Amino acid sequence: MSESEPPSSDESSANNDHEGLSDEYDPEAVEPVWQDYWVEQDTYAYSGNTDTQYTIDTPPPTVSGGLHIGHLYGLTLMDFVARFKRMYGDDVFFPFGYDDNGIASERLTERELGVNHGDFTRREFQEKCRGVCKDYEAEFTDNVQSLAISVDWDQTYKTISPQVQRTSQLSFIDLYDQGREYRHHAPTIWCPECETAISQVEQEDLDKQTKFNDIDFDIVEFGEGEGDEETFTISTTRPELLPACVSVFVHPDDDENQHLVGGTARVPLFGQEVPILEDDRVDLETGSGLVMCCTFGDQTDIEWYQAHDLELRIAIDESGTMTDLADTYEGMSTAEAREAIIEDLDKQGHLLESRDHHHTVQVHERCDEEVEYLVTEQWYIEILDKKEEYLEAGRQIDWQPEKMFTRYKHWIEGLEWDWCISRQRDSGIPFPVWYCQDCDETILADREQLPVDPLVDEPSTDACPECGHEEFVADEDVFDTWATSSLTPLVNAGWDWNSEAGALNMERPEVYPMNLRPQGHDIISFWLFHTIVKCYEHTGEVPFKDVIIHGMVLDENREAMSKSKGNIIPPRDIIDEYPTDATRYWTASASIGDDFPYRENALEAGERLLQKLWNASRLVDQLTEDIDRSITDDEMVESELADIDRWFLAQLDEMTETLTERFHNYEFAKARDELRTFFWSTFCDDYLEIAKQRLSDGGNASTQYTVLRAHQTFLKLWAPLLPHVTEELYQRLYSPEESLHLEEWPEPVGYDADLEAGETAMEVIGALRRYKTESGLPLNQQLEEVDIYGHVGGFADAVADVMHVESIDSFTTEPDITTEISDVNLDYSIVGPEFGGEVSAIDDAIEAGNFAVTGETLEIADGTFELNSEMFEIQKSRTYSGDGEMLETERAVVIVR
Ligand SMILES: Nc1ncnc2c1ncn2[C@@H]1O[C@H](COP(=O)(O)OP(=O)(O)OP(=O)(O)O)[C@@H](O)[C@H]1O
Repeated sequence: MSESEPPSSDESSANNDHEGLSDEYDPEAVEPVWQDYWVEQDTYAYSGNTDTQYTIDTPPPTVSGGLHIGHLYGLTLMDFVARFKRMYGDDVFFPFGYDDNGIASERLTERELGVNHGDFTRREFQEKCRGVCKDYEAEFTDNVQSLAISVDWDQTYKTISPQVQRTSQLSFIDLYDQGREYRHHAPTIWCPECETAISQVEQEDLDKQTKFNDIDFDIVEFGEGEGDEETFTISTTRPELLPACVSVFVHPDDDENQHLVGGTARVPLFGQEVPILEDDRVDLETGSGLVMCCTFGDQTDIEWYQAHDLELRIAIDESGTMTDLADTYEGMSTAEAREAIIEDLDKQGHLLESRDHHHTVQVHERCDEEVEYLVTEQWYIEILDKKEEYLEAGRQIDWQPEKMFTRYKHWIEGLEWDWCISRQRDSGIPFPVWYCQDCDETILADREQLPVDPLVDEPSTDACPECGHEEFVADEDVFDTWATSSLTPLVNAGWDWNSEAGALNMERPEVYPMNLRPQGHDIISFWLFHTIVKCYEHTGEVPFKDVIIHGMVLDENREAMSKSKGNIIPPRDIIDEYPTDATRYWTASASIGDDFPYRENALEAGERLLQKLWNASRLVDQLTEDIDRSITDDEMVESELADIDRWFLAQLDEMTETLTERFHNYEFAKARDELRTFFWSTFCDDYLEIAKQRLSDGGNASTQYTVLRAHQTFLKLWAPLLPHVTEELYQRLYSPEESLHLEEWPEPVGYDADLEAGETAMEVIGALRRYKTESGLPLNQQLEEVDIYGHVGGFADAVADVMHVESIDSFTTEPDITTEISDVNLDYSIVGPEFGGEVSAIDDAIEAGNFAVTGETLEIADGTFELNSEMFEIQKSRTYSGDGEMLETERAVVIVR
């Protein structure tokens, strides 16, 4: 094969019998050949045309397991856009990324190799992660190519690659310089399972069955008033936090307990004395109304700790183990300590009651481990101060569907933490930072130096600029994975530091802002929000114009399929069974934004369509085998076209216009269904039958031209949805010089035709076809005479041709038809209550024909009863008493003799 020629028919398909297309389409043979060809030929290469580029910010799947049909779905939607835009004349930038750093890939490596990251040095574990990710990445590539996703394979990136590490570290330095980042020793959301800080977005709710324990605290001293009680009760689900208890709170409106405020209490088992304070954040509805504050059980504890300047007592360490503060419970897990403490409280008479309790806890979305709040030193990006600006940035985007903006808005409104970006993990991008060993001054790497690993590389200075000290400590943390994946528009645009200019600039500025961000709704708060924050802060611009937010493919339990959860169907399971084009056809069926379960039988509809397209093409092939199939726009002067051909081409114009609009608006489901109906009914069932008849009667230039133009147009209109079968047919029938997917999208030519007359003619043809079938006549049976009462314009001859009618006449009047009332249906839910016992007399009169309709009223039994229009419905029958049989359609009456 030469460099640019498509595969020969022998190579492209097993269907070639050298006499035309075989009976059956064989996708198993056809599809892989084209997939290889498109990749080898760089069919989808972006050429960097700055005037016509259309850029897509493809989601880089996290390397956390194998891809699944949820990805198949999302990727295919993007591909519909890419293929359409490419044919429409845009220079499409369609990259593919692999998000292969961070906790997700680490957990995959641990799972896959049966190891724990803590058992290795950072370097060793990173190597293991790279090895595992490499295999998965190769599988991702294979999957994506097998789905015919028209990615430009020269535009790929890995988030752990040196280049992306450089981008990510540059981003850190730029935000630091802008004053948008800070390092803080403070309570952090912590995952004891992954042993790292996490951010608010990584927490999710989990419903949990637990115990609510009523525990007696001894009163040491009363506060503002005196009482005669010796204890008060605290209700808690977390008694293991008693060693970390630093105060008790009373609500200002809690009159019953006001006398305690200002006093002190003793914590059972552990004995520390804590102040009793007042705060309106106490929830009066829960438990006894008195609440203990521990450092830290939840977010309110953090607020109390900060607002009341409380003591810090750390009872749980980074791995979720009790510290020495927990005394005899030291070394136990939180769950073990909880159980043991409840038992001991009971023994010592401090446990009043322990009852079942259903509540929602916060867990880490990667491992479902309940989070803790630990005081640690972490890096943050400031976001809380700019909530309104990020909302405004979201408003500037065109959201598909629009309702998804609300999710983005709710997320921003609910933000309570700045974005914690440091992770105490191994396989991630290091912070380009050292600290002065003496004064802790932050020393950033030079931009030219990036990417750096401070654990290996030397700092950018010999002496601390603050104190002159010459020894430094490397930052050992790595970035949150979203801190890097949120830069994909800038990675795609080749954003980098230009040393000569001393500024950040873009290698491909035309790519940014990107035209489209497609993604699932599951990561609006993760990927979309963080991308807007980062890119907006770096460039002052919103990073994309449109976003398509699609729904989730669900498993049999109606949960979203997810790589890391493992509840998936791998794409291979489907594409080994069904044609890829059939899966793509299914993909187009869902409304964007809605979740939906995968159903295998939905793929069969796609298979039937492929065969129909094949069959129709086979007929076109046979009908035009002896002619030159290359057609040009000016070849057929419109006036030389027969009415029926012009009518079809005008319909095709309309379809093309509609479909173009649908694709522009990302309305794939409507595009698919409308095109299918038009192709199957109007083209295959109606027009192609007529054409077959006209062409079998001998050469007919008008019809030949129309059949070929229609066929080529259909292949192009179907191309974004069904790339393989359309390419195969295009190559087999037309031997073009390049791929169908590089051809121009069809444009309406502007044919003028009497569309209504054509539609009526098609209805008449349909009615005559049914008449023949129902009467047991062969379709080519000659009919002597047909009268059409309806507007068929110049199409009567075409009807006669195709339905084998010797003599046909058309009239604009109605034939002699008698209309009679055939039935009267009563609405007894109204008639019953209204006429009670007289209903049977009404029924008898109607049965005897003793009724008349006057205007809106039904008069029954010589006017004895009068029913209004809500109470009845009249059915009429139309009979033709003339010569011949009457057939009726929506627009016409046909008499056959
Ligand atoms: N079940 C699903 N249906 C449709 N799209 C999905 C589904 N799961 C993920 N996606 C989409 O795939 C893209 C890549 O996401 P990612 O690889 O992180 O997904 P994931 O399978 O949920 O992975 P993980 O389990 O590691 O979170 C995103 O646009 C995401 O919305």
